[in-house]
Amino acid sequence: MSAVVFDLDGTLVDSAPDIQAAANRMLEGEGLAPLDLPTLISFIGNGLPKLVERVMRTRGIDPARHEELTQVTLAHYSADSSDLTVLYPGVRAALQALQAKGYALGLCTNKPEAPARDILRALGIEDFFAVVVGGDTLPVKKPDPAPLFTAFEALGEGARLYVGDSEVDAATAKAAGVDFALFTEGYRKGPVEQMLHKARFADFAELPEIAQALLTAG
Ligand SMILES: O=C(O)COP(=O)(O)O
Ligand SMILES: [Mg+2]
Repeated sequence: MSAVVFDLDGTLVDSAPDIQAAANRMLEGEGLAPLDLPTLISFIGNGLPKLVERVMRTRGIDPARHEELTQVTLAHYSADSSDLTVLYPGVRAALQALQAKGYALGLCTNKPEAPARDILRALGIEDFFAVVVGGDTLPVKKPDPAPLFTAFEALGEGARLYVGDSEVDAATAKAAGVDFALFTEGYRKGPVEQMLHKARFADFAELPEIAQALLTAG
């Protein structure tokens, strides 16, 4: 069975406003000024602990408090992970079309697994995914290829495609030796030309055909 694995933040869901809210609640607790959305988005991609580290550096907080403030931010985020989070247009229809083509679907995100599952459930797409690998599921995160391997291994033998939005995702696919399709409307940091990808799309309506072409190309 061929398999398609998806990234979450900036790929299936626009989740940055809830991540921003959690980070800003943490900052508010420290008596510090909030961060704007573009700044916060520039911190997404390497998991929540790294995001908190970047927030702390920006606001001059003692790095020795990283562990504590990561837990504080995660608690705020876990309490409210999907209030402001939405699916990108066409995501549900694309997942349905891929499933109808007989592809197994999985998720591989650097977001911690529990809030990732909460978001899938809240947005009603949990049942599409036979496997969910989060940023804390294994001891390593993307761009280490191990989380992506774990997701594909759970989906069985067959052609493989990873779909994501970021430089981290492109690097992970390269390290895993898996074809990569780039969603161009997420949280990437640089121009698409500087990211290794087999195909790219701005509209999820395009994805089923792109996936079929790549998965059957061998
Ligand atoms: O949590 C992050 O930093 C990024 O999450 P993603 O891997 O789903 O894009
Ligand atoms: Mg992403």
